[in-house]
Amino acid sequence: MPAQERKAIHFGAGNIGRGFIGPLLVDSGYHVIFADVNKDIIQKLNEQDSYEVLILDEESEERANVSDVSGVVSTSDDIVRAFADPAVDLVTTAVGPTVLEKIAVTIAQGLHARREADAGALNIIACENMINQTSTLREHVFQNLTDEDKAWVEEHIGFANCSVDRIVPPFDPKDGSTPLDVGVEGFYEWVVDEKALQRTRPDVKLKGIRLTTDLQAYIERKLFTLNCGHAITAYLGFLKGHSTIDEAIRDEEIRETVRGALFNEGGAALREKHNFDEQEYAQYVEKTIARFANPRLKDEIVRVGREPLRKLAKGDRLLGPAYMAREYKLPIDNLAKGIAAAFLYEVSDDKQSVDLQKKVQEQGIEKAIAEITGFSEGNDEHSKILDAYHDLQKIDKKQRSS
Ligand SMILES: NC(=O)c1ccc[n+]([C@@H]2O[C@H](COP(=O)([O-])OP(=O)(O)OC[C@H]3O[C@@H](n4cnc5c(N)ncnc54)[C@H](O)[C@@H]3O)[C@@H](O)[C@H]2O)c1
Ligand SMILES: O=P(O)(O)OC[C@@H](O)[C@@H](O)[C@H](O)[C@H](O)CO
Repeated sequence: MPAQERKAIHFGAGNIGRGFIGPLLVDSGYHVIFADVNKDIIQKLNEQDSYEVLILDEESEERANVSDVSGVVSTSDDIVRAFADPAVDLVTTAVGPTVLEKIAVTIAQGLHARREADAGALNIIACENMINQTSTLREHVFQNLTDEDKAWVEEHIGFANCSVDRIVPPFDPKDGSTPLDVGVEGFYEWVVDEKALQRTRPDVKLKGIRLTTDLQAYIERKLFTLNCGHAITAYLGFLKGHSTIDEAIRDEEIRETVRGALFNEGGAALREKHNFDEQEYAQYVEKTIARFANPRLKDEIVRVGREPLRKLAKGDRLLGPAYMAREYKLPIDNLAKGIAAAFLYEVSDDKQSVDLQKKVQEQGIEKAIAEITGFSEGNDEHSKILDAYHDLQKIDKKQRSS
């Protein structure tokens, strides 16, 4: 490794880490240190010189070799030492929103070590599917810092929110592949809040990154369109017995529900709020649906539907657009169907699905909808979701008995 090389620490050597953020950082001249709890992945990252990223677009045989990476176990002292290295000037994460609280403890220890070593400023960007994910991480980090560390971190560390978009499904290694190889779609978009970076290192110029002063528009467009449509496809697809997203989106009924939710409901609200051009937004929706239909991704419904309680949180991909649509007095019928389908998502090895089903059983569906969505029993939005739930229950029963 050249002595002057810039280094980045990336938490989470999973799909998006190895398939998106890691390769972009390497392309931009960074040596990437992956930090993960999974010791096998870390061992392989240190044993192998490189791994491959395969572009899974129709008619694409493209593949990229990713080298100049290494790994540390995120629970070992190595990660704290890495933070104290002045060559490290960027920390990114892709571990899942629910894990941010855990890695915040390690990041706080790392920042303390960095302050003691006088190793200078750095930026932190959490690349999780969530609005204000890096601000959330910052709050958790601050809960683990002393007052002196807090003052130093305020001055030296930039915490920038972002929007991150590339579909990276779990990869099924074929002959000749290694467990580190990963398959991704060609499309990607990474948009970062420029204002939050300026305080520390203005030189975050990465290939493939877009800096913006209007992140809210990008993140809401992405989460309330792509992730909203993805979730509805997964939950309705699950009920109709599909196992992959491309299969589910080819089902006309599901596709039209998704298109209606995205274009006429949440999307119409987004256009009102952010002044998006109607034609450009329509193209964005169609491109999104075409991305779901990519048969080479074979993205599993259980990956996209994972953690339904997180996806049903207020401000997330389902209720976020529903509330926004109501604010602009727009319909929510298709969104209500997607939300209702989430309440029927029953996957035994998904803890949040099990907890959700338990809540529905214990409280009854009426109360569960009211508590989770915040729409009171008897009001219009609540009734729409409840009616859709009862309609979908019939499909579900039919599908199960067939
Ligand atoms: N896969 C996608 O299409 C995609 C696209 C955009 C954004 N995202 C977001 O990226 C994040 C990661 O998603 P993914 O699909 O890569 O998941 P993944 O499960 O493939 O990867 C997560 C990685 O985090 C590691 N991890 C878990 N707990 C950890 C801890 N305490 N410390 C360090 N590492 C830990 C896991 O071992 C795993 O390697 C999520 O927030 C997701 O919403 C995913
Ligand atoms: O990662 P989640 O669980 O928040 O959402 C599942 C998918 O919708 C998501 O991972 C998409 O593939 C991704 O957001 C595409 O950019």
